[in-house]
Amino acid sequence: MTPSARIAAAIDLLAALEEQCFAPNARRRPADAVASDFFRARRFIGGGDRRAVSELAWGVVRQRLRLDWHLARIGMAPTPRLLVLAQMVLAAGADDHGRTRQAAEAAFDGSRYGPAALDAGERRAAASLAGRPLIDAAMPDHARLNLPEWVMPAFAARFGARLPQEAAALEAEAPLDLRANLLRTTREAAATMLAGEGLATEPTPFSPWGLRLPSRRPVTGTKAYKDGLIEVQDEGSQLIALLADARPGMRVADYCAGAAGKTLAMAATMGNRGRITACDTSAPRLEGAAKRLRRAGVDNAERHLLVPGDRWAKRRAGSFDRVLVDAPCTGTGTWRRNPDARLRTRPEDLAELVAVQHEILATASELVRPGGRLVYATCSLLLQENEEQMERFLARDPRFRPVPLDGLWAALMPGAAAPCAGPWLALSPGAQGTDGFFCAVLERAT
Ligand SMILES: C[S@@+](CC[C@H](N)C(=O)[O-])C[C@H]1O[C@@H](n2cnc3c(N)ncnc32)[C@H](O)[C@@H]1O
Repeated sequence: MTPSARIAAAIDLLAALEEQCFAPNARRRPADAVASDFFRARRFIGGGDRRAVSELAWGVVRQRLRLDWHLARIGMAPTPRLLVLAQMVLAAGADDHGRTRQAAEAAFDGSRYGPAALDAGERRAAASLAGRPLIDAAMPDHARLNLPEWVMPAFAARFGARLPQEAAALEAEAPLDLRANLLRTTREAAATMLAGEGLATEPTPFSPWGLRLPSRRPVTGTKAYKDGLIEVQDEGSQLIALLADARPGMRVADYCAGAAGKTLAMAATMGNRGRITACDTSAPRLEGAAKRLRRAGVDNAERHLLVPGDRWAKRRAGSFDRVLVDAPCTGTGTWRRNPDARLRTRPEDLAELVAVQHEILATASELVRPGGRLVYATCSLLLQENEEQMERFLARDPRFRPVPLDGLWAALMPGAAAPCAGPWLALSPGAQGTDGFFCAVLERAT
């Protein structure tokens, strides 16, 4: 592909993303699903071109909040063409002396596979943007920090003066964390095997099972992965499974199990003994769980699809030693991995999710036996979904008491420093280098 044809393809991809992910009436599909459909329908785009097109389009998605501000400042609407043009021109910075602007203008050449030539308004826009810094001193805080305006009060409440540091960490590239599957190997043996396959890992700082690669790498083709020795799982997520303290012989419900990420980790702490029921309302997610459970050699887990009017939970009231609620949430803690999510998530989602979490907690908590534990977790950074949700639950159900993190951590990981202070596990990319996670452990007294 010529450079112009790559730009034209990036513009088409951005138009597809706008229509399916970001527009007010969009279905809000994840951007990577849209991109993979886009390339599947254009098999003539080879590997190198595909990478170049993706890089340009994802560059726009990553900087979208700032690009929108720049375009609004000069009175232009954020069309896919202008977004690509602005991204190219602004990314060049002030020392470029207009060279990138000229190259960008030349690339919009109206050639057969290239984008149509710039019109007069677009040329004026390029001229106004050239030489300006992408992060402009005149920007409001939210655009400077690359955060949607609606999360600013909630992020400020959570992070206070550390907000800029956390916002920067949410923009940085995430490492790739793996979990050694203790049903099949040890962390050391998994690391040795991966090293033999050309992947040098470091042990994660807090999880005793974690191995870290500095950036995203294709691991699913490795023998270690295919043989079920490792799973891809953020360290924060591993810590939630650790704090659940599921032991051999216990009855455990993973109430929002999805594709069984935490079921797999808990099956390992249980040494495959006892029983885990992985529940979810999504059939495709539970379907995905089956293959992972087989690969990992888990044979103490069953799956249950929750359907409207389900009596499964009622019939099993008070019968589980551990109930994990890994609740649906805004996913604000995962924004460094999913840069499109900060554009797709809307303020009304938060209110809706807080209500859903409340409902799920009411149902799932009934499953816990007296003396058993309810473990509530999210991958959100927002107090409303985390600390405040817990305060509300505890005020409503006096049978439950928090199990403070420090004591729990000391019992599970003697001598190891706890990842954070306070009664709950509250992780963030800026503080612990994990995705943002929250985990509360509550014990049922009676
Ligand atoms: C954060 S994800 C779970 C991730 C999973 N535990 C893991 O570690 O891979 C939340 C899950 O909750 C499920 N869910 C949504 N509403 C639910 C409900 N009312 N009851 C149970 N699960 C629900 C979603 O389908 C989704 O799979």
